[in-house]
Amino acid sequence: MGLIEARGVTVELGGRKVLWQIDFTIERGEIVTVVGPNGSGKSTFVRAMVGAVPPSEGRVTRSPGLVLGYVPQRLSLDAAMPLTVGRFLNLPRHRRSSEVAAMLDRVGVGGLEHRQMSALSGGQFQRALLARALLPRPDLLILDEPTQSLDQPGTAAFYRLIETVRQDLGCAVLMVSHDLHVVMSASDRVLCINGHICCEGTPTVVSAAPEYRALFGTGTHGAFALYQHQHDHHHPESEGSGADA
Ligand SMILES: Nc1ncnc2c1ncn2[C@@H]1O[C@H](COP(=O)(O)OP(=O)(O)OP(=O)(O)O)[C@@H](O)[C@H]1O
Repeated sequence: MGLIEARGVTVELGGRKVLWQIDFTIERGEIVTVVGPNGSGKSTFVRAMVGAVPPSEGRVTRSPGLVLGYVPQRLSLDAAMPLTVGRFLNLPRHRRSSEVAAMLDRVGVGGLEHRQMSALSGGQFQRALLARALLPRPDLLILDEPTQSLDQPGTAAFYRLIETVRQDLGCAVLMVSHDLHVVMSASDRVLCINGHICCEGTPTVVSAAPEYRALFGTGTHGAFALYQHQHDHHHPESEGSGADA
């Protein structure tokens, strides 16, 4: 079976149906991205899949012993509270310093163990969160809009890193994102949600789907094609073409 399988899931919050008739499976090693307008139920979907909110109808099955890693949207730390990156990665469980150092290296912030969390740049901070989520060697890494504080090149670099991590560690990735153009190309499968699953498939299929275009329009200026992961440099928007044309 998949890591998570949902059949006919409906979720009600505050007496209102927020999600209905959700069928979903994520397999080992897959990168699945959830897109959708504000308030469309993306976070609720992820919370239902990991068991943080119960369905009012239907059923979610998780494979036994599933290990999850979670990267939050943001984490506010009191700047007055001293907390080094090394200590942060040792919460809630002590880790060997060699293990911490290797994980920081892997996510591109090697050698920052002694730096204060409050002194990190936005991109470094997100990588520290990612390193912490990866330490338990999750089967499934969950990211809820992980690049909100990053600029566009920083966002593209972060998603490329996610692909590398997936290759190296073999974990599946389920993420919520608003960064449509950037993230779609880093995904194996995209789920477009607006209370229910409007459409799903490969990024190319979804970006061409009428349901997706009705929600997001067609005015992506070809940016969708610009961030294919094999690109190692930033293109000006005007070069865009391909899937969005
Ligand atoms: N605890 C709650 N009680 C009642 N309604 C809730 C609760 N949590 C969320 N909702 C509502 O459920 C709907 C879906 O919320 P959700 O946070 O899942 O959307 P989202 O797509 O992640 O939104 P955004 O893109 O703005 O983060 C919204 O209308 C929200 O107001």
